[in-house]
Amino acid sequence: MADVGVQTLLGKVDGLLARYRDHARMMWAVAPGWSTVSLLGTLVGAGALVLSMVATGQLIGALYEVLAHRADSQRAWWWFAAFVLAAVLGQLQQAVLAMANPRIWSPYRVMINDLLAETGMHSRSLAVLDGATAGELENLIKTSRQWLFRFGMTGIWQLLQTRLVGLGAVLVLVGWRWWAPLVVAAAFLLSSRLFSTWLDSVLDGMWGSTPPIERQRADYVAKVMASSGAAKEVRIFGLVDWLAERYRVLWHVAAAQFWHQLNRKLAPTFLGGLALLVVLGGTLSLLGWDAYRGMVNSSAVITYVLALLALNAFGMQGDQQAGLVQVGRLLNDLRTLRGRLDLPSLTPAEGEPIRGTPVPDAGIKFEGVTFTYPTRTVPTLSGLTLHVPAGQSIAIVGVNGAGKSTMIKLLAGLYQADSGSVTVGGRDAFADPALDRAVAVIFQDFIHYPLSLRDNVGFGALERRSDTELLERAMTDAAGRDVLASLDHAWDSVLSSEYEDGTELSGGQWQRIALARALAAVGAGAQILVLDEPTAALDVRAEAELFERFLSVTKGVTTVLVSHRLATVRRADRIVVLDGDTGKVTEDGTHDELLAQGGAYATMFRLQARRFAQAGDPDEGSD
Ligand SMILES: Nc1ncnc2c1ncn2[C@@H]1O[C@H](COP(=O)(O)OP(=O)(O)OP(=O)(O)O)[C@@H](O)[C@H]1O
Repeated sequence: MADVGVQTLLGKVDGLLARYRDHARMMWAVAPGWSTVSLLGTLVGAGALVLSMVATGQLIGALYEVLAHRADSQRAWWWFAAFVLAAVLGQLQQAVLAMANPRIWSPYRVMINDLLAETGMHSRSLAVLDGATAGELENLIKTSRQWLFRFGMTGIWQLLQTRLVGLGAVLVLVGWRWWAPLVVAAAFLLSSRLFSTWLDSVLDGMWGSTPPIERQRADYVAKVMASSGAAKEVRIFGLVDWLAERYRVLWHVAAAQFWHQLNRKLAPTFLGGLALLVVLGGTLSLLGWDAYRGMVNSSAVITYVLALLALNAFGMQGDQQAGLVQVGRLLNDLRTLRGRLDLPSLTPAEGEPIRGTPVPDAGIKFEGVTFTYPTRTVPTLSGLTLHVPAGQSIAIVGVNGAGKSTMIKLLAGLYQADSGSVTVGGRDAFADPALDRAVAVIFQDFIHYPLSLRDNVGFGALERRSDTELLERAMTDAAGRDVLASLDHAWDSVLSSEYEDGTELSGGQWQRIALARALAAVGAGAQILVLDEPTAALDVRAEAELFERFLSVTKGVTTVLVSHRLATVRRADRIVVLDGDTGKVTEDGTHDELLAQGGAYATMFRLQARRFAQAGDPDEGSD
């Protein structure tokens, strides 16, 4: 039994120390020099404070002796010099820490950011981000941006100094009664421990890995209320009051749970505080009694009182402690998450980035592919087989949810098929990193980066972002020259109205930029171009023209187009129809062949053509 108790205690101590260990390792990894300077400064600072404690008592005692004409002033001068020295050293140490702190927390934050990015992106499969992991990661990112975390990164020095001063105070008090500092320190420690346990549950409740669902929903509602993206709908549908009320309700439910939990755990903290008061009061009374009986002189009484109060160093340390707890929690959660994902605990994984190499034949083969999203039970694709020879342009059509985008994600190596194979030029599309950058895809929900036009287009060819000629060609081929011409700062224009001097673009203009991004990738060597409905915001004629142009500028490139606009896809060399239930190819041929077959494609095409004809667009109505 005793063994089990000792084991549990050791386990707890180890857990507690692990927090500091991780944190210390991290500091030394990112800023070894400044961490050493801070440590030395902290040791000097702690020594200075202990010296100042002793010097204060001795100086007052010596002055008292001088005034009572019982001694000359020499001793008082010595203690005065010691007091001044301690004050100067203390100031110096503050200056050193002020200089070192930003030089530690700044690279520390960068390192945390690297680790978080790697945790989310290390896997070739996006499946990692489909389940609960995405939420955990988002939580960690949020925590790492908080003030408390930033404060905790360097708060350790202040805390260490305080604790060292406490140790100094223990040594000073041993000269009076050896057990007294131990009892008082233990009382402070106990109350501190109870406080940090309570604090842990506060932080867990507020920012833990699984905050109450109402809290998550309240956060989401708050975000919708304040985001410029949602402002249009919120305004038009008059959602403001409803959202505000929803937030109030959700927040109250979440807060009620939270406070209930906190109040329950608050009692031990109060009891700990009470015990501390009794112990400290008793010890001070004993010191008074000893002084009254003449067992300690006046200098010693003052020094001991200061030392007893300095034992507070073992007690709760408010923000510093909270900050450190927060840092420890984040590192611990990050370590656990990375462990689960088979990543090295708190150091970025080694490994050279693998550069994609061109494939001799960029033909695509889906061979009996079955795929189920990790969060679903029913397969989205089951038994899909499709061969696309290099250089062919193919269009994929099918009802909503048939699995067109899923197919593209498999082709781009973002997910791994459950069975069957997806290959590009005979290489595994998921497993072969040499294929990276061989496939350029623009999805329907492509990103509007709130960055410069150069970045927005250049992200298609990262290493050649400064190659203006390449980017201009891509812009021209994407019919985006007028967008470029309309921007005040040309390639340096920031494409977001949320920035001063930034510009917001229309949906159609954004789509041209996304297309230019894909074309920049092709210009830089991508051999397969996939457009997953990125042109839906263009009018039918513009989309058809653009696709036509695409086919001519991407000659020799294997091109895959996903679109619901059949007037556009008819220009492709070949069209395949995916079945809505299984994601299998049900029709395959040229536009004319499929029309002649009279199947689902022919029906859809005639339906759309009739609608266009009714709308007075004879061009689109003709087949
Ligand atoms: N990340 C995901 N996790 C779980 N299910 C998903 C995910 N992405 C898509 N699905 C589901 O997979 C099915 C196929 O989706 P997919 O986006 O591939 O269809 P699509 O043919 O491109 O549809 P649309 O024409 O509407 O764009 C849908 O039922 C969709 O809900």
